[in-house]
Amino acid sequence: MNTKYDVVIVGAGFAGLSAGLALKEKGVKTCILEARDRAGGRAETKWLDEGIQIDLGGQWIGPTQDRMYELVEKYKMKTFSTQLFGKEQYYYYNDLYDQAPDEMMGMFDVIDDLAKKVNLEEPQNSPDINYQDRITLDAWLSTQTKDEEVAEFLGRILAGGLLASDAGEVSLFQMLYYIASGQGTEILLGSEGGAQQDRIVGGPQALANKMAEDYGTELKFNQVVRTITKMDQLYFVETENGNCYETKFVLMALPPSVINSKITFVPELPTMKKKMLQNVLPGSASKYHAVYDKPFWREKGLSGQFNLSQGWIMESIDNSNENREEGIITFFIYGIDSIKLNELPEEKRKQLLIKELVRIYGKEASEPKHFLTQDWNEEPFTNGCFTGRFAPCGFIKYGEFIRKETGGIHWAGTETATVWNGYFEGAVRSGEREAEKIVKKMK
Ligand SMILES: Cc1cc2nc3c(=O)[nH]c(=O)nc-3n(C[C@H](O)[C@H](O)[C@H](O)COP(=O)(O)OP(=O)(O)OC[C@H]3O[C@@H](n4cnc5c(N)ncnc54)[C@H](O)[C@@H]3O)c2cc1C
Repeated sequence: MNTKYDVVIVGAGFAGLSAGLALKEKGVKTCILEARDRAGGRAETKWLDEGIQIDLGGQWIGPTQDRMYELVEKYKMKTFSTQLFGKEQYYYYNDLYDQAPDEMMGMFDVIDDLAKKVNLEEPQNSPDINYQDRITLDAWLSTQTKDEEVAEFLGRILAGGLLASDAGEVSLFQMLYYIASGQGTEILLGSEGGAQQDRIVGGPQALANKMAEDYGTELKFNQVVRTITKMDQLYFVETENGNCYETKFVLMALPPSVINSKITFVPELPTMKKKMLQNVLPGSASKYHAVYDKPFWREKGLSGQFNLSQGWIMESIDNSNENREEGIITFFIYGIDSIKLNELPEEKRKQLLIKELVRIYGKEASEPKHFLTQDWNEEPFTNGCFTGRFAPCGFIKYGEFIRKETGGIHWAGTETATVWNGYFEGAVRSGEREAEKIVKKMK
């Protein structure tokens, strides 16, 4: 077995695969070590017996996520639009509305204006970081409105819907950074013209499989990296099953919290890098899919898209496959609610959630023919989702260390992205960014 490389890449998610392909194109000798028996990481697609595509992890792509669309085209794959035909609805003040509260719409503008001042490349040098990274989103929202329900709802939509966290555990700055990186709240939260516009036929898992195939046999599965040791100018990457790979560079393409909790560095990483990794905490999202014989909500003129200010479910969407009779409602629970819910027995959890679906969609929602989820908190090689976010003050203290290499160790992964941070697009760009840096160093 060949065990000497120029670059060993850890992780075959979109970041690792993109890095591997970019380096291969430049003739650099690489391998990718992947802990799971599949590529794709946080992208995982399940097929139901009837041939229905269910994306358990990430699924949507949208305008300005150019590298993702280019990859879809490169591998001759196709996208289909999110299946939304009727009105979007909002549930607040214990009632249903066709739009968000007026006050909330005004607050989106305020937030977008603040986000425009964020320095994505050097967040620590953003003008108002000293205030914004010390105050939680929750506390800041309560300074902006007297209406507690509006503050809570907005916190759920932003901290929940975007970072799968509670508004009390993220700083205002973290929220603004994410919003700036994803081109503003309208694009981030939108379907048509926004981040939820398109899905990939076959799922992002199929795209990852094509990238893996293209990369070739140096992608090694079931290789759980445990230790990275530096000796002289070389690195030795050791796996749980006793393999050891020698390399000049290591490209880390996995979530910071997984690196922090599962991989040992010898000698230890410099303090600031180590602390930075300790301070990027994973979000918690539960993504559920309820499959029905038909999309009954469309007959009522509804799109199936709901945002709710109270209850377990924060948002739901028509996630039906294109050109199929079945209707699929996909819904999300975020932050502490996601963790608490996962503590309940499966049957109890299902009962609670179906009760909420009935409240939102009516009694037709009571008997889905499939009801499924995946607990990403319990996935040892992911540790939570959608992405990692800094604890308050994290950007002030460690912002400059996010992408900074440690000798020959380079850091990719969506959490390191400046554009579309937290998304597939950010992952791809991060892998290509670090590949380019390594190629420059090798010249
Ligand atoms: C439920 C959910 C919904 C989401 N929705 C969207 C969406 O609609 N659109 C979007 O753009 N993004 C979405 N995301 C986020 C998106 O999936 C991620 O941003 C992206 O997949 C991250 O890619 P990555 O390569 O940085 O990391 P990962 O995909 O996490 O890849 C890291 C890889 O490293 C491997 N690994 C971990 N530990 C080790 C180890 N010790 N040794 C070797 N290998 C290891 C893992 O198995 C994994 O394959 C969602 C994520 C989830 C979970």
